[in-house]
Amino acid sequence: MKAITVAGAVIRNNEQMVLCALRSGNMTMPGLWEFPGGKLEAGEAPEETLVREIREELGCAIDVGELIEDVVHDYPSVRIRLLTYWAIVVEGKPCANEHEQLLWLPSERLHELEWAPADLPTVVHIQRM
Ligand SMILES: Nc1nc2c([nH]c(=O)n2[C@H]2C[C@H](O)[C@@H](COP(=O)(O)OP(=O)(O)OP(=O)(O)O)O2)c(=O)[nH]1
Repeated sequence: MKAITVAGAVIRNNEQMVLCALRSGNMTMPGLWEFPGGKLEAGEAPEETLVREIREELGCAIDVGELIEDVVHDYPSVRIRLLTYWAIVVEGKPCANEHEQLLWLPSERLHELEWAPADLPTVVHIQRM
């Protein structure tokens, strides 16, 4: 099976709300919520991937903090290793340039959304904090 490594940013604001992003119709897995981010390019550290992808997808600058979860999940045709990291916005305001929708949600309400399956360990981790 094809295997890819993906980084996802759990962006938190001052009110302890987390930025959730809805995958759009021209992405794979449309209609599922995710942490914005994307695939690591060759030679890239996950933190660098996140700064690059968030600038492209959301049009803002972030600082990346600690690793939250390192999860391997098998989808029908691809094995994904998803690394999630805490992040904060340091410049600009997140805009849905590629996503269907963005939503700031209090961390204890994350379970109300339908997440990409690989994200569930991160969602559980955040909700237990
Ligand atoms: N960015 C991101 N991708 C995730 C998460 N959870 C999860 O299963 N994925 C999957 C969806 C995609 O198959 C892959 C990430 O690819 P990507 O976001 O770079 O997407 P892409 O535009 O390059 O590729 P694609 O949508 O055409 O698959 O990881 C998540 O929280 N964030």
